[in-house]
Amino acid sequence: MITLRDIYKVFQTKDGPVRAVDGIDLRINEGEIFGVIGYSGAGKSTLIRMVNMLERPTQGEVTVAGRNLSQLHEKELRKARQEIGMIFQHFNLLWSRTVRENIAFPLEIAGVKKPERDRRVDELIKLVGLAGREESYPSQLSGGQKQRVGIARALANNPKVLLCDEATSALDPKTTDAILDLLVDINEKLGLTIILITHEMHVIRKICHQVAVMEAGKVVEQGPVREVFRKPKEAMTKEFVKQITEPEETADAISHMLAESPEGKVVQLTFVGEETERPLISQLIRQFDIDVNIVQGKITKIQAGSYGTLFIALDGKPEQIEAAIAFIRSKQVEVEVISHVE
Ligand SMILES: Nc1ncnc2c1ncn2[C@@H]1O[C@H](COP(=O)(O)OP(=O)(O)OP(=O)(O)O)[C@@H](O)[C@H]1O
Repeated sequence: MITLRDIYKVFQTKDGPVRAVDGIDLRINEGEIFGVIGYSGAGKSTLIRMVNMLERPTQGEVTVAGRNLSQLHEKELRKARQEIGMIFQHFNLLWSRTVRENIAFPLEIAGVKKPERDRRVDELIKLVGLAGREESYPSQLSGGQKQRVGIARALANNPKVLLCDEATSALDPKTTDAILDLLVDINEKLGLTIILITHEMHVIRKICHQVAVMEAGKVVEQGPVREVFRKPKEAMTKEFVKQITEPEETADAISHMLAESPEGKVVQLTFVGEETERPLISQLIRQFDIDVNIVQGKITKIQAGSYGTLFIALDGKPEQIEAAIAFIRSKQVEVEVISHVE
């Protein structure tokens, strides 16, 4: 559906060239929710803005629905962009227009006649859950409602792709969840392909099928969310996964355990899907002559099922501990022995 091939973007600044995107290849399948995560300055905005050519790549090709956008002239590009909707962190609404008029705006530009425009706007208002607020102005809406207007406006011309540029970063956690639910809903109802950029792993966890991790203009790791959560390879990815698995108190509790029992071991177990439902710990205690202390545990929902992490401290004879760890590994659970806390 979308391919980015060998994409570079170099900005010339008075301090010299800035390589915002430094050689990226990505393939995004139709109907997928594809997340790009990275810290500020990683190049995420620049990357997503190249998908609709708001930013032209210095080098490389962008293909959307079989059309190579890098070769199009302004006029053809304007037409191609109707297939790609976009929403923004700060909504970018027209403040002097009502909700209805904001949503109708892209339809006016596309030359859609008034009766058809009205019908379409009614449909969109229903889809995003804004019934009753049609005549309000953006200043009279909450952040979540403003983003609903942004989403309705982005969908007005029936795009195949929706780009979300930090679309929930200005919202509180509850409103963020409601907007993410809406994105999943339209992804499923309309078969829309969604690319989103974010610095919050929670957003990736909740709705994405695939994730790419960006650092200094490059994609350092990518794959299905489930796999990346199960086995993050790069340090940057591990840091992001930690955002949702490990509250700060865990580090203290682990340090304490390590200090208390130098012979024992603290291990982090990672479960995905059905594995989260098996009674692993009770089997462990029954089969091995060890003590098991639970330090911290959490099960969360991801797009593709459940994902759980559990920190446990094992105490006993070294050979019993080793055997217990081998037993856990044989159950398809990821095991990491923690020897120090960062
Ligand atoms: N128009 C521009 N001119 C010069 N440099 C730019 C321009 N746009 C972005 N950059 C630089 O490119 C790099 C990547 O920026 P970008 O905004 O894509 O990152 P980001 O991951 O989206 O971060 P943020 O979330 O803070 O926007 C940064 O070093 C930034 O300063």
